[in-house]
Amino acid sequence: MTPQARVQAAIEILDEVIAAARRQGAPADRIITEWFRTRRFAGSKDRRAVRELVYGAIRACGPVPISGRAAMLRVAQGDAGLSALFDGGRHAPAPIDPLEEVAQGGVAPDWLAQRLAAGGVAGAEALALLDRAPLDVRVNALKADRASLALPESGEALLAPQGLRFPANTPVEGWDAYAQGQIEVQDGGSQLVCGAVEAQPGETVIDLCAGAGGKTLALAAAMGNRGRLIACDVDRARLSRLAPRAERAGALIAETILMNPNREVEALAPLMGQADAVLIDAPCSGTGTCRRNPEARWRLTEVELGRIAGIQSRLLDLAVGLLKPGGRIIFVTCSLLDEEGADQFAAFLARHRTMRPEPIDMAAGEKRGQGIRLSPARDATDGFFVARARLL
Ligand SMILES: C[S@@+](CC[C@H](N)C(=O)[O-])C[C@H]1O[C@@H](n2cnc3c(N)ncnc32)[C@H](O)[C@@H]1O
Repeated sequence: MTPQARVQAAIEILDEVIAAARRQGAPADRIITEWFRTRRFAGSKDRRAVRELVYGAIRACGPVPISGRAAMLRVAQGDAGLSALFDGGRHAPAPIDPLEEVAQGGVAPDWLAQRLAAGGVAGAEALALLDRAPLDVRVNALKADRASLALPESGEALLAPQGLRFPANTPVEGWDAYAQGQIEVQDGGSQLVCGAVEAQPGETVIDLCAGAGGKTLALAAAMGNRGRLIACDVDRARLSRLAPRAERAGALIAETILMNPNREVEALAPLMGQADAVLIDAPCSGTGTCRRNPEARWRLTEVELGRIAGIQSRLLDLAVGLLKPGGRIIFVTCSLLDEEGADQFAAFLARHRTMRPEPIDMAAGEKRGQGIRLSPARDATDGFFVARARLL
């Protein structure tokens, strides 16, 4: 593909990404993969270049752009080399009309940028949400140790005890250590919040929103494969991805429970009053993981945010019933919004006078309300809120 054709391809893909963001359709990653599946003429260099162009444009536009072309023009405004490719040639985008609309820049749609700013995420903190994330792995303590594991490349040791950082796109999933379950891909911040569970061998730990089990596997390692570890979710497809991962990681104690949304209590009934710890890695806006899914900020609406916050408070209330006396709840969101963090947790504590907040000993982050917030700018991790409370 010529450089011009790559820009035109990125514009077409962006049109699809924008349409999908408006109707809660497929994520950008899947749209890009699908686009190339039907265009076999594109080589790996083309794919990489087009991908860079698409993500560059997504990052550059705060609100949802009117079109892929308007989004690409936003990037071209500050890049003479890119604007020169709009030359109207074969497979190239049409020449730029000085009067045509250019998409608005910024960190997020205006309403969301304002909410973030109200929670102290502005300026450099907000811009860091749009950086490219590095690639972090967790050495699986069930099979290896960071200090002695030999890998094809030496990573940077993270604050998380088994964490290593590599440049984005390092092909770790092709490494023997990955195939053997000695390493897992997991953001350093995610590793730190797993540490806040302080899961111990022999305990009963419930991972209430386990998804594909990223945190479940870290908990199994912390528990040394001793005790009960129950991974729950309402999403069958995600939860079904846990079993093969657990097998590779040697996480023998992981059990799964698939729940019906709004009827979680039925599936969890046998576990009521049994748990030493319940991790709620709740569904959230994902504002803390914009580095990885920058178009997620185009999808979020105030109505959707309210709906998700409602699920979070329902899951917090539900988790109290699962605890044995002295048991703990660890509430986590990958969000930097207070309504999904400090304010959500404060409201929970106000509803449940039997739950006592307790400090978390964490190597990074900043106190926010009764919890800790990790941020891409300050901590070089994904953004997270984490808080812990114990049943009296
Ligand atoms: C942030 S993700 C979890 C990520 C996962 N813990 C990990 O570390 O990879 C939130 C999860 O909450 C799940 N979820 C949504 N509604 C839920 C509900 N009512 N009960 C339990 N899980 C729910 C979603 O399916 C999603 O997998």
